[in-house]
Amino acid sequence: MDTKSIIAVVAVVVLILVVAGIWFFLSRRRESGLQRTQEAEDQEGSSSREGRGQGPSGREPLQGQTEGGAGAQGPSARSGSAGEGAAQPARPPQSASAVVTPATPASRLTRLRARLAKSPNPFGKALFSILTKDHLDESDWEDVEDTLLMADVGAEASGQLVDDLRSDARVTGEKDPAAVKAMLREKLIALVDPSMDRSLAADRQGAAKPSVIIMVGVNGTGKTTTAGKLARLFVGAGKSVIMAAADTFRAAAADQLETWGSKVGVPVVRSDREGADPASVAFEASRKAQECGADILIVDTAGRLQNKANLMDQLGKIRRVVEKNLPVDEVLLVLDATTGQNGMTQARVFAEAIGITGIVLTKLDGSAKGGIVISVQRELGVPVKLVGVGEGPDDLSPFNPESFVDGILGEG
Ligand SMILES: Nc1nc2c(ncn2[C@@H]2O[C@H](COP(=O)(O)OP(=O)(O)OP(=O)(O)O)[C@@H](O)[C@H]2O)c(=O)[nH]1
Repeated sequence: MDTKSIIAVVAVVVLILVVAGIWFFLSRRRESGLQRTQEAEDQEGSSSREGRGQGPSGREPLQGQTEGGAGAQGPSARSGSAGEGAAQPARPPQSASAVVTPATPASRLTRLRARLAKSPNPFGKALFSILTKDHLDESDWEDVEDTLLMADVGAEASGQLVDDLRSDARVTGEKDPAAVKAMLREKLIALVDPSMDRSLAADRQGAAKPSVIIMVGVNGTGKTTTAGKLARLFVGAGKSVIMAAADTFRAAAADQLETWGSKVGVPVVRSDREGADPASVAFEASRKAQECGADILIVDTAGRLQNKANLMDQLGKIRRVVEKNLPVDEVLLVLDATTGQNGMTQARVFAEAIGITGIVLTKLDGSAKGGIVISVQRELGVPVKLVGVGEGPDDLSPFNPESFVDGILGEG
């Protein structure tokens, strides 16, 4: 090959290399651009989901969200594993700026009425439509009683209300729907019993500090969710709160509580060991709460135990060890309103096991069985203090008989 041919071949090879180099460079740039766009979209998606107020939902951990708030005043030290109990103190919330201001009690009551009015077939509405008929015959009265029983008002209270209605001239005489509604409202409020003290011990004047609340109830009723929502209520009222993950039966339960803690800006004492002694976590938390002068300690417990004796032992032990440091002034039984009479059986077991001072009725948003408020209070002699009306952080409302009855009569 002569020199000219060699130069031509070399030139072609160099040209090919240059073109390939440019092509490679451009394609890398396009790829990294696409990746950045995807990341930006992901980030935007997750912050807009948060912006729409989707709270921690059940078992979905919301890792990596911005967190923090009032609880940052509380304990933040993290000690090592504590021997048998292996309680891992308080993972502190991260930043104080991201916790959204919680809804006020008044707006929670408005939400309660609206949610109840929108729930499927509130029994108050059904009663009203029967009672405003022109002539009520025996089958209508049977319908009234069936409506009450299906709403879990309970046999005794249903019988009493039917007798009452049958002797009320506003129902049996000339009918004015407004008068019938007013009468129904009045009788339902009386059944719900407005005279019961529904305040939380922690909110009363001269409350112990730290004030201890133990959450009990069967698994899945909403204990952990309610603990988080309740912490948020207290934080909104300017109180410092600590939570204890004494549900060590399921490792994810502690993660779930920690997620709530981050969301509402409250530190959580937990153990990283599944099956650790829950009483030891509760003890460690009560010591921490005392040490740092927190206003309130909320202890979340397990509801899934092999048998009743086991449950009694565990709850009794949690209570006893906490009481070595602090008096327990509130035990809240969390009941799922959609479980009806099963819920009542559970309620009796827990009342016997640990003694309860109040009831939190959850999932009232998805239930036509609001009558359980009446039957559970009669059965246990303790008031419904709070109700859950959704999965969001502000979907917990103080229980108010008037708002409840207005909700089930459809006045949202
Ligand atoms: N619709 C509705 N859902 C709720 C309410 N309260 C709790 N939930 C949901 O109920 C499910 C169970 O709640 P958890 O808080 O995990 O129940 P738990 O009693 O702690 O359950 P364990 O940890 O298994 O003992 C979750 O998906 C919650 O979001 C409520 O008031 N309304």
